[in-house]
Amino acid sequence: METESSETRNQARLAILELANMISVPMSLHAVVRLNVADAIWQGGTNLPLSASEILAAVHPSGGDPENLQRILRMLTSYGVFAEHLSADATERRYSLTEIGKTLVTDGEGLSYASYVLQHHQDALMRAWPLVHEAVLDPTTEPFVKANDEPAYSYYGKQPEMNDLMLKAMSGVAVPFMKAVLNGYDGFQGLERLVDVGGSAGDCLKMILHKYPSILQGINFDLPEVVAKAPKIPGVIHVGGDMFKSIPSADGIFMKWILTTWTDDECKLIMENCYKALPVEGN
Ligand SMILES: C[S@@+](CC[C@H](N)C(=O)[O-])C[C@H]1O[C@@H](n2cnc3c(N)ncnc32)[C@H](O)[C@@H]1O
Repeated sequence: METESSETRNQARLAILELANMISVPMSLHAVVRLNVADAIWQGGTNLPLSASEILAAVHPSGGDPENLQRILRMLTSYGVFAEHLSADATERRYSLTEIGKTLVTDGEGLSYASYVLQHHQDALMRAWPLVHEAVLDPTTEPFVKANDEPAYSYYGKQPEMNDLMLKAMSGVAVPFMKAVLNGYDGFQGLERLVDVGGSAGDCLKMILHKYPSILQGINFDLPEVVAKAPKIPGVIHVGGDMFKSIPSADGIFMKWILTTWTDDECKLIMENCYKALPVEGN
């Protein structure tokens, strides 16, 4: 039996304190995204270590509190987002971006992982998180609905700002992800008509068609309010609809980051609609 003062118990107490305060990590990340710190440090690729005062002067020339910014930067340094550079006399701290921090830098197409961070901390979701325990006690209404009176996607659809943020968040993470998929997967060969179910802005199809010009038509299928905002992409048509009702027919179906959101029964319904959309024997 372990004693109260054993090292294991002490480590456990420290661990539970860290878990209890874990919200400070994503909220600090949210803060640096709101302040656009990554672009200020990156400065077109220099990534020169800057002090909190220098970063503040770049992101908010009218002033602010560099000490508070430094606290946030130090917190995120301990989670690998920034690298801290201490002056020789240990009086000044400067910060550059690590590989993790660089994911927040806006690229030539205006994309980064920053929108994903913001999307995950939007007010509507933040209202739902404290209700997660109720999903156990009363699973008939999900926490998001309890907090916001309607399901997430219909809520986003009615809020143009949230809809735009969702599109941008998905584009920011989908493009680098798809590059890796396309480097290692060749299952799109031989297809002529490919539908992307829940394809958001159509980035994935755009990249697939670029690598496989033999695909004659890409169908970007998503909710009507989402495809209404999707940009024109050569070879791709945007189709609005509901995957729980039907999915446009094609000889290949692609789905990324869709099934993770739904219950097993809902996933079954989506998969049944996929099956009906394919030219398989018996259809
Ligand atoms: C997590 S995002 C994934 C976006 C994209 N596949 C990607 O990986 O970047 C989920 C997508 O599913 C779409 N979606 C949600 N409900 C849908 C429905 N009932 N029918 C069609 N699309 C839906 C959302 O609008 C959103 O674009």
